[in-house]
Amino acid sequence: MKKIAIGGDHAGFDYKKLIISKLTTAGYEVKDFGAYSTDSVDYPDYAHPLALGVESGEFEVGILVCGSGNGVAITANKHQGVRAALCWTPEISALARQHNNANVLCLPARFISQAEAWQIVNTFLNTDFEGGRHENRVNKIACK
Ligand SMILES: O=C(CO)[C@H](O)[C@H](O)[C@H](O)COP(=O)(O)O
Repeated sequence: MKKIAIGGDHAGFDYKKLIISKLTTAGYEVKDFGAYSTDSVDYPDYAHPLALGVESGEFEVGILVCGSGNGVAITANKHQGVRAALCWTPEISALARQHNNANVLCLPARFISQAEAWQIVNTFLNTDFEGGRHENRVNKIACK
C-alpha cells in the first residue's frame, strides 16, 4: 500500500480533512503536513516540506490542496524528482499518471466539489504510468 503525504493551505483544509478520512478508511498510511485549520497561511510553508518528503523517497505519492491548486503545484515542482500535476477532473488525473508519471496531485478546492476531489484522488492512486513513448519524455523533464 502506498505511503501518502498530504498537505495544503487554509483554502484546502476542509477538502484535506475529507480526503484523509477516506484514505485512512481505505487502509492507506497518510501523513498530514498541515495546515491544521482554516486560518490564513502561506502555501509554500506546507508544500515545500511535503515535496521534500516525496523527493527523498519517503513518500511515493503526495496530495496538495489549495484554492486554485496552482500555488502548491508551482512550489512542489521546484523540487527535483517531483512531478506535481494540477488536476480538476478524473480524466486529467488519469492522464497525469498515465502520461506524466505525476507523483504529486494538486487539487483546486475552490473550483471542484468534495465528491469530485475524491474521484480525482481515487483515479490518481489507481492509475499506473504507461511508460513506452512517455518514459523518454518524462526522463527529459529534469534539469541536469
Ligand atoms: O496559491 C493559490 C493560488 O495560486 C491558492 O489558491 C491559495 O489558496 C490562495 O491564493 C489563497 O487565497 P486567500 O485569498 O489568501 O484565501
